[in-house]
Amino acid sequence: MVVELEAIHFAYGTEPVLENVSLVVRRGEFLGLVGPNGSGKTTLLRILLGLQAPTRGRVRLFGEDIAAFRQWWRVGYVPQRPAALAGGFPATVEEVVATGLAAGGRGRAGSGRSPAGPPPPRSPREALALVGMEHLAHRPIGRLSGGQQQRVFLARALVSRPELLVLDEPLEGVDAATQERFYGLVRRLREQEGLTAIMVSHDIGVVSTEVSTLACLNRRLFFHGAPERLEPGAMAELYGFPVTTVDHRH
Ligand SMILES: Nc1ncnc2c1ncn2[C@@H]1O[C@H](COP(=O)(O)OP(=O)(O)OP(=O)(O)O)[C@@H](O)[C@H]1O
Repeated sequence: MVVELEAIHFAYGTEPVLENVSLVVRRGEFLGLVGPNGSGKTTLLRILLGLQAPTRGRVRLFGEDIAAFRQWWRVGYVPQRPAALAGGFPATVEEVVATGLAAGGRGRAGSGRSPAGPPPPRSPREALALVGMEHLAHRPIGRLSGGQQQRVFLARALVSRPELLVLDEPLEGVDAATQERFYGLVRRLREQEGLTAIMVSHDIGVVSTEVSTLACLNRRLFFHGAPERLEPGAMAELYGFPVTTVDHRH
């Protein structure tokens, strides 16, 4: 089991944000996390990454309690709108991607204790090639478009060869061809490396054709299962208006 969330509750002050959310993600799974604005999606990702502690409940990563987990190289994270942080930043694309290696090093320090150490990392160039951005390696990150910056941050998350990729709306403002390329890359990494991916998205139609599992959140978990098992009425209940999910490929 890659991720295990057990009866997670979370509140900011007295405002409940997550109520009794239990969810498991298995190796090789591609989980799409959907729900209206403010439904707790980012909070749930932050809790499963140990960036925020739940008020109640239990989180395990790769079978280990999150408090004891140290192999952070196994996890790649692309936060929501990372591009907003890049404006005017003088580092080049390649330098930004290389900082993903430093993030992996966080886990590397403790990994000596574990029998299975980290695999050799990808070079920043290799990671950039995966997202089709190697030709811009020397460009200052602040001089890229928003969509291009998103792709650079995806490359940054891929350098440590993560086994779990956690993506918070990685396709916001990204054109259709690049979205197709992104889904192709995730498909390939799942097939070749057994990658597990969790992705927050607002594009329910597209996401339900691509993911293996869908989780619909609005403070509580309304649905969790294969996208084709989702009844159209369930989404209307979640969002308060009719939502169409298009032809399912799986
Ligand atoms: N730092 C914070 N302090 C107080 N309340 C917060 C904070 N961050 C988020 N919230 C509140 O927690 C709730 C859940 O926020 P969260 O960002 O998890 O939602 P989301 O589903 O990711 O939303 P979106 O789709 O808009 O990105 C919202 O009501 C939000 O206003």
